[in-house]
Amino acid sequence: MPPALRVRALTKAYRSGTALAGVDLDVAEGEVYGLLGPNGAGKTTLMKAVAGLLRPDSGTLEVAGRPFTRDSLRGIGALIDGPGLWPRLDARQHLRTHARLRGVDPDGAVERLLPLVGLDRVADRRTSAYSLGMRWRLGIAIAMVGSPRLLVLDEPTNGLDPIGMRDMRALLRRVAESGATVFVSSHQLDQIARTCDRVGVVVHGRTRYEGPLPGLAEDGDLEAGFFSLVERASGGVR
Ligand SMILES: Nc1ncnc2c1ncn2[C@@H]1O[C@H](COP(=O)(O)OP(=O)(O)OP(=O)(O)O)[C@@H](O)[C@H]1O
Repeated sequence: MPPALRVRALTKAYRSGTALAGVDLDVAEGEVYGLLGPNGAGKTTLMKAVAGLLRPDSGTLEVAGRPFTRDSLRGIGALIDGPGLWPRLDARQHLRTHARLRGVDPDGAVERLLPLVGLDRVADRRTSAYSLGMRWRLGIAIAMVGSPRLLVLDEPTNGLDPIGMRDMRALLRRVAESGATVFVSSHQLDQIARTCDRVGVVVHGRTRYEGPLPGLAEDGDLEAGFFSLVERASGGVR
């Protein structure tokens, strides 16, 4: 089976400098894949490219074995830069609106997604009254309206308290169990460690490690392994 996402030699430069300097990675079908890297490593840039929000300068993207085109986006759901919500609308109204925009049955989307993200009991509450964790979960439900095969999530545990993080981890596992592939970025190593099947570590726009998370450890210490990888890739300069 081809990988859900294959990235080869992807590059992107902004006026300010190089964000991606030749990223390679393979996200297997059905897994939760964690994208790790220090601030400025290029994680968001890579996720934006996969979500069709920016065009890379060179390199290739393949989705489920096919070269990336606008059509690939039908199979991709993304949540980048946090959930964009209407404060006066409730969760149900959000899902119905997004379903209509995507040409999906609104009732079916509400029925399928509210329980998945654990918002069924607060579905009629305006989102202005939601906690950050609830907002993120609604954002994920919106990203899943079109039943994507690949869900791309940029830092979905940012700002969450421990309970919010636990709920998010459980949600990502449920999404994977429902048959989708999850490509999630974080700089919180412990969150990734508890959630992901495999990881990719990007530093200065290049992949420095890809594989099961334990392989990153140094003498059994994940954090030490991660730090020394980042230091080696940065030539001691950060
Ligand atoms: N729109 C932009 N215009 C100019 N430079 C940008 C833009 N977006 C990102 N960059 C630069 O590209 C590099 C990679 O940024 P990116 O946001 O992709 O990294 P990141 O790994 O997601 O970082 P963080 O963990 O801090 O969110 C950084 O040096 C950043 O300053």
